[in-house]
Amino acid sequence: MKLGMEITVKQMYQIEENGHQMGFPRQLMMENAGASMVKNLVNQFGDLSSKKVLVFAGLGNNGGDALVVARHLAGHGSSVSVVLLGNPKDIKTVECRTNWQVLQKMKSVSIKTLEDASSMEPDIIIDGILGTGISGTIREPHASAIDLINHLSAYKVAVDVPSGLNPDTGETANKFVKADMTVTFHRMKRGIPKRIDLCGRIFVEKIGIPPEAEMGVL
Ligand SMILES: NC(=O)C1=CN([C@@H]2O[C@H](COP(=O)(O)OP(=O)(O)OC[C@H]3O[C@@H](n4cnc5c(N)ncnc54)[C@H](O)[C@@H]3O)[C@@H](O)[C@H]2O)[C@@H](O)CC1
Ligand SMILES: [K+]
Repeated sequence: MKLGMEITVKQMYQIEENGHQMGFPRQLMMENAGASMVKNLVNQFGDLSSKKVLVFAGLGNNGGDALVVARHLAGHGSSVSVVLLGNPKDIKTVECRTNWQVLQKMKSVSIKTLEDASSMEPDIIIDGILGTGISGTIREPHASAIDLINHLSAYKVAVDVPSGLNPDTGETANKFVKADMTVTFHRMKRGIPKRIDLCGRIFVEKIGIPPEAEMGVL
């Protein structure tokens, strides 16, 4: 067990796949990721029941994590709004879709358009737009969502990595989120410590992946 080692995105996907093959499903990795983020928010803010939270979710598993956070925050009594950055039918993964379907049944979480969000005044923003699956120039509506996050004054929390930051190199795309806190999962990705100016307070959270999933990878 190589403690404290920083890993690459490629290694993360290999570890994730090994864990999944061992029978620890991605869905549970996602649930643990979202729950660990909320634990850090409770540590940061104490009582979350008076907080207005605006969640931005992409259509991949970074977005899926953010949808888990939305559900948990509703349980804490926060006033939660979710902006999905695309049409639900275009959601890319079963893990993200599963969490979207649960939110559809929850009156305690309100679904907003990017338009609605531009006139909101949240206390906390969750950036679940892009994670390790980022590639190339940021397309719409993700680019406008990143601009809006940077424009709004709230406490900004990045899921796994600030959207627009390359987790391997620390390079930024044409648009990138400047976060106050970043909660990254399983292990530190190499590019994150290079940009603490964009990540803010960084927390690395284990999400239950068996250490044996790293064999042959690290
Ligand atoms: N690897 C792991 O073990 C785990 C990963 N999890 C989460 O999964 C994330 C990775 O999920 P994915 O692989 O689905 O990838 P992402 O969710 O990071 O991104 C993929 C989505 O972003 C879009 N996208 C990519 N580049 C874009 C661009 N330039 N402009 C606009 N859209 C763009 C893709 O079309 C796709 O919809 C991680 O960052 C983490 O948050 C967690 O669920 C926990 C487990
Ligand atoms: K993110």
